[in-house]
Amino acid sequence: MSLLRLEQLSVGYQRPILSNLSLSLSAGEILGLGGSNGCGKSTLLKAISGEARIFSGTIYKAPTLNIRLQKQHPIRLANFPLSAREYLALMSAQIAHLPTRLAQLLDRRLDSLSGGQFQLLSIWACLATDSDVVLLDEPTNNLDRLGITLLLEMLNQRRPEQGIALISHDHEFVHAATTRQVDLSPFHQSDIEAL
Ligand SMILES: Nc1ncnc2c1ncn2[C@@H]1O[C@H](COP(=O)(O)OP(=O)(O)OP(=O)(O)O)[C@@H](O)[C@H]1O
Repeated sequence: MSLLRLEQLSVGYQRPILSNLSLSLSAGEILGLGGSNGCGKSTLLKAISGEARIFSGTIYKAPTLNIRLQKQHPIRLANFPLSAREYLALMSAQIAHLPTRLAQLLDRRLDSLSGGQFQLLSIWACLATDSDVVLLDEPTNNLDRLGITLLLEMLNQRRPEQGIALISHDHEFVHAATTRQVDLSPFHQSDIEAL
């Protein structure tokens, strides 16, 4: 079942960054979005989640579709007395099957976690919800090998109705994590800006 269908989509900011892109995301799949630096991978995720501009084309999705976006650099409030447990509750994420490595952190303050610990926790906060679509921008940021193994386990625990699209420059991870890959470089609007 297709959760999202993009048809002839052109997206960007003041001007289009990606043009004439058509693709779909189905339940159960993990789609890897690749392409050169600056070609518009993050912009596409932002457009799907409503943060970048759609110039033309259509995003077909159910009106009730629940989309979660994990940004490339998720914001974490410093000096704010919020525990990991409270953060997951605020994000409506369940803690029933939380991996042990994360369960140990539940009563720690969010601002005392390492970058990798916070990265895994915030990805869990996207996945372990009633979200239909999860968009992950560079989910391996800050993760060591053990962290990447845990991330792969978390992705494999996804609900069968969920569809995931992710961006990563870690080819080994992309190969292990995704069920399909799409190169966005050919849809970049200007060859001058892509590196
Ligand atoms: N908020 C913004 N306003 C205007 N232009 C932006 C904005 N954010 C990004 N851009 C530009 O859009 C282009 C695509 O950026 P984007 O972050 O989508 O690329 P990317 O493919 O994800 O790159 P990378 O692989 O380096 O993370 C770049 O030229 C970038 O400078």
